[in-house]
Amino acid sequence: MEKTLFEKLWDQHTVADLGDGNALIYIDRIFLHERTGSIALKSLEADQRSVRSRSRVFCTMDHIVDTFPGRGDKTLMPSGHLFIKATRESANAAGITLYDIDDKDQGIAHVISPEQGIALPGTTLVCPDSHTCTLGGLGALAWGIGSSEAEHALATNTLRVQKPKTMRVQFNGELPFGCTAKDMILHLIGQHGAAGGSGYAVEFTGEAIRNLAIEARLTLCNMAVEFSAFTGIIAPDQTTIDYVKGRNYAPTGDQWQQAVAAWQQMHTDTGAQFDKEIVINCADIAPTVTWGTSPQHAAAINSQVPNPADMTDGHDRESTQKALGYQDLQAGQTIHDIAIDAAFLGSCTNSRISDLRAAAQLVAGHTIAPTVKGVVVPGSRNVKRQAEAEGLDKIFTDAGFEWRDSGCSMCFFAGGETFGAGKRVISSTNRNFEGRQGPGTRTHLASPLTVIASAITGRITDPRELLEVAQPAMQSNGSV
Ligand SMILES: CC(C)[C@H](C(=O)O)[C@@H](O)C(=O)O
Ligand code: SF4
Repeated sequence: MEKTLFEKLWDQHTVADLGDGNALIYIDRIFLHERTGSIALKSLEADQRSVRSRSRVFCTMDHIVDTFPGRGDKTLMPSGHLFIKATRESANAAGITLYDIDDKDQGIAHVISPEQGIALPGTTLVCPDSHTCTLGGLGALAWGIGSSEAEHALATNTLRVQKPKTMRVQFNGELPFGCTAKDMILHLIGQHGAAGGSGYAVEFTGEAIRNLAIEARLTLCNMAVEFSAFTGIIAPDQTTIDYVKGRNYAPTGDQWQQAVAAWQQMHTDTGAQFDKEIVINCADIAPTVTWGTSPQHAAAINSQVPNPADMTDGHDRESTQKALGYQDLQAGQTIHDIAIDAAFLGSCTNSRISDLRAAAQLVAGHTIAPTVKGVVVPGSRNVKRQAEAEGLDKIFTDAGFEWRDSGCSMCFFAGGETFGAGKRVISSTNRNFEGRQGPGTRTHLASPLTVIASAITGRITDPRELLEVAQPAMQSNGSV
C-alpha cells in the first residue's frame, strides 16, 4: 500500500501498537536544554532511574544563559543560575554530551542539532521544547515533548504517542523576489490560522520547497508548531544529503552508503493519501509581517491592519481589538511604515549562517536608524565563528547593531533579556504573544531581510525597496 513519508517513519519506529491510535515509538535521539531538560534529568535521578543510551542524549545551555559577551554563568533571570548549575551537574552525572556555556559548539538546541549531525533524515528526535519540529527540515521525525515525557524517553528510548493525521502543504511555483522561507510559513499561518495544523503531521512539498536550501527548510519547519501541527517534515533529497555529509555525528564509510540508500526511499509514494491537503500558490506570497499577538495575525507588508468593526465573528472582533490595544495600533493602519524601536536578528528560526549572510549583505554600507536598538545573536558558537571569519560581525557593528554570544536571547523572556516595556520590535523570531519578548514588549515577526530593511529606516519596511535599489545582484534564491 502507498504510504506517506510520515507513515513510513512512523511504521519504522513503531515498537508496539497500543490500540486507540496510540503506539510505542522508538526514539533515536534526545535533546535537552537547561530550562526543561534539567527538570527531566533531576526527576530521573530522584526516581533512581538512569539514562538508557547515553551516547544518544545531548544537552545544551541556551534559554537562560546571557548572550552578552564574556557572560560566564551570569544571567538576568533571578533564579537562572540554579537551572544552569542543576543542568551541568545532572548532565555530567548522567554521562550525556553537554554543550556547556563555554563549549566551542554551544548554541540553541535546534541550531546545533542539525549543525552537529545529531538530527539526521529518517531518525526520531524529541526534545522538551516545542520547536523541535525544526528538524523536520532535514527529513527527521522530530517533535516537542513535556519534561515528564522526556524522563520516560531518557529511561527507555521509547514514548507512547497518539498517531497524528497527515496533511500535505504544497507550495507551487517559484518564490517571488525578496521573499524567504519565513514569508512562506507566515503566509501559510496567516491564511489558514494558528490552529490550522492541529492534530496533523504536515509534509511540505512542491517546487518552492525543493528549491530551498536546508537552513531555509529548517526555518519553515520551525514554525510548524505555530500552525499547531504535531510536526512539519520535508522529504530528504540531494540537498539534504550534501548538507549532512561530514557532520560530527553523521554516519561514515559503509554506514554512510547504507544511510544514503535508505534516505533515498524516504518520500511519499505516488498515490498515497493525506487526510488533508492545502495548496499555496507562491506567486501570492509577499514579504509578510505580523501586526498582532498571534502568528496568524500575519499579512503582506503592504496591507492594512484589520478593522475589528468589519468582523462578523464576535470572538475574532474581540481578539483583534485586544491585539490592537496591546500592540498600540490603529484599525486600518498600513503595516508598512509603522515606526519601530528595536530590531532583533536571532532565534532558532533565523540565526543560522545563511540568515546572517543575507542580512549582512543587505545592511552593508548602511547604518541603522538612530531611534532603533539593533541586536544580532548568532544561533550557535559555530555560526558566530563562521560569521566572524567572514567579517559579518564587523558589518553589523559598523551599521550600529550589537553583536552577541549565542543563545535564545530576546526571542523569549526566559533569560530576562528584553528591549523593554512598550518597545516595538521587528523580530526574526517565531512567537509574538503578549509579553513574549518581555512584559509590554510589542513584537512584529518577519524575515531577516525585513528586519534589516526596517532597522535601517526605523519603520517596518519592505526589503524589496532596498534589494532593488542597492543589491540588484542579490536575487532571492530561497537560501534564507
Ligand atoms: C522553554 C521552552 C520549553 C519553550 C518551548 O517549548 O518552545 C521555548 O523554547 C519557547 O520557544 O517558547
Ligand atoms: S530561540 Fe526562541 S523559539 Fe527557539 S528554542 Fe529558544 S526560546 Fe524557543
